[in-house]
Amino acid sequence: MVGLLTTGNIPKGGFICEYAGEILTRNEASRRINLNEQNLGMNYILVMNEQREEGNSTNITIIDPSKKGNIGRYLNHSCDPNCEIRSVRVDCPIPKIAIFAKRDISAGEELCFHYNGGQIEKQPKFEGKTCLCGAVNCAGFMPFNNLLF
Ligand SMILES: C[S@@+](CC[C@H](N)C(=O)[O-])C[C@H]1O[C@@H](n2cnc3c(N)ncnc32)[C@H](O)[C@@H]1O
Repeated sequence: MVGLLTTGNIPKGGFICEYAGEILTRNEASRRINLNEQNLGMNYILVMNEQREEGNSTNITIIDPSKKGNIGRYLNHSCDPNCEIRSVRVDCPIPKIAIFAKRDISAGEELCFHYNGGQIEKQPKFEGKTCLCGAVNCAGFMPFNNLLF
């Protein structure tokens, strides 16, 4: 399995890279994920779910870097991550998804973030997908965002 390691030290809060890719509708994301599951492929689709300040509504951004993307696609999931994702808006209501260091990171460490932003939802369908992060607090399974299933 491919992952991304840093060759230099990165300070806490440091910008690492964008999680760049195609922006998908929910229907298209579901279609691609289901197809991917059938082909036993890796899933690169990321869902950013932001709670709006006013009301109960949420803002959902779905990125697929599998065909058009950047190095951000190689960050693996960890249950004890050293990076985190945040939405960044620059003159556009559609956010960019940016990856930042959650703590000081030393050269040689693998960069990883929590694929569901720390909110693990255990669903029987995906309990079989084992998490290999190796963290002491590893949940044992990969998290996923149930919006697309
Ligand atoms: C965004 S890609 C990360 C890069 C990927 N490892 C690769 O080789 O291209 C996400 C996929 O990597 C694998 N993956 C990432 N983190 C993992 C983990 N902690 N345990 C098991 N598989 C993981 C899963 O197959 C997941 O669908």
